[in-house]
Amino acid sequence: MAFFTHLTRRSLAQSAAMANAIKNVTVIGSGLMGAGIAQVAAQTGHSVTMVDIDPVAVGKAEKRIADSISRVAKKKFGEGDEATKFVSESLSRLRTSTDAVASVESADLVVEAIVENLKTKKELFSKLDNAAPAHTIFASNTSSIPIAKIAEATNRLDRFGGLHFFNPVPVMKLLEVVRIPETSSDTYDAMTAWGKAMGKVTVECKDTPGFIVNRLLVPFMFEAVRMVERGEASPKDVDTAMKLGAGHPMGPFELMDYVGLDTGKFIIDGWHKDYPDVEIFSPSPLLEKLVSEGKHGVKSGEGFYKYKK
Ligand SMILES: CCCCCCCC(=O)CC(=O)SCCNC(=O)CCNC(=O)[C@H](O)C(C)(C)COP(=O)(O)OP(=O)(O)OC[C@H]1O[C@@H](n2cnc3c(N)ncnc32)[C@H](O)[C@@H]1OP(=O)(O)O
Ligand SMILES: NC(=O)C1=CN([C@@H]2O[C@H](COP(=O)(O)OP(=O)(O)OC[C@H]3O[C@@H](n4cnc5c(N)ncnc54)[C@H](O)[C@@H]3O)[C@@H](O)[C@H]2O)C=CC1
Repeated sequence: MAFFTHLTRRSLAQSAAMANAIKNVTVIGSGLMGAGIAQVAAQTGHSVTMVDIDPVAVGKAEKRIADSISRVAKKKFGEGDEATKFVSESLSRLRTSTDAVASVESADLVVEAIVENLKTKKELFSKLDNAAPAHTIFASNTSSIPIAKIAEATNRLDRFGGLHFFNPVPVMKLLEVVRIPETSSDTYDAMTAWGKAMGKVTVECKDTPGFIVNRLLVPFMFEAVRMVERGEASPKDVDTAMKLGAGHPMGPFELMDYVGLDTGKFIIDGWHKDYPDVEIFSPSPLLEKLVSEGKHGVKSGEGFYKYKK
């Protein structure tokens, strides 16, 4: 018992030390996910640089963060000085940039949240590997691409892993921490401790397709799409049924619109390429049509449903 207590104390102390070790965080990609990750990191006392190749995306992200952080502050502190202080202090920890390479020079952790494309992610990490300090941990927020395939672009496999957040990041409590065989224990522990410092509940995942949540969620979403394609139900009725009959906060079509149909298509195209015999991953004419028309869901104003811009 004394031995166990000693071990627990030691591992708690180690976790705290590791969480403290990650102070400077660079988030690459300022879309739906990157903005949320950067926001929560700034809210929890980290010094954050949020990067995007597209300056327009950075501007939109700043606006989304300002709106979201106000909601968080109101929920935590109500109206008044404390809420104002929380918002201004959080925002003062957040910088933006369009230069990824320059932004990792003093990073302890880089979290990549750019478009769901293996080649683009590898090109990015290859450049960052030469620019970041030796101690910097690299992590990808990919929904569906094997972490090992992305990590191949670097010479720091022991300091590479997956940190898979959920949308909307300021609200969703889960963080999947993904290790590849080469991820060192120190790296894994530091990623987990950082996740907890971000206020998240962490689960340990192997580098298997879709980790835990998406392995179950993506087939569910695509079965809903097939159901509509077969003419068995309308998107609205499927959504109503899953909300009222299964207690889901959003139906699958609302959730796909929320996540982004372009991202959904990237995921399913990648899995179809890797698993051509799995029928549920074959291309969906309905999704193809919507994406080709620029209907990417809430973020573009229309997907399965229409949204006010
Ligand atoms: C095609 C294949 C694609 C596969 C894709 C895989 C993608 C991935 O890799 C993994 C993913 O992220 S999957 C998506 C996971 N997310 C979900 O399942 C969200 C489901 N929806 C919800 O939980 C609520 O509708 C939700 C929380 C969103 C909104 O809740 P409500 O409907 O009740 O709306 P509100 O009343 O506005 O909000 C409820 C509370 O949350 C606060 N809030 C909402 N959005 C916020 C935001 N962006 N920032 C800060 N706070 C926010 C809001 O203030 C409110 O708080 P209370 O006042 O305490 O209720
Ligand atoms: N949308 C969602 O619900 C979730 C998405 N993810 C994953 O997170 C990642 C990002 O997804 P979203 O934020 O939804 O995408 P998004 O489309 O909203 O944003 C992606 C951003 O990356 C930027 N970008 C593209 N290439 C870049 C590069 N080389 N350097 C810097 N910035 C670059 C784009 O300009 C864009 O602003 C993807 O890997 C996705 O699978 C993970 C969890 C949930």
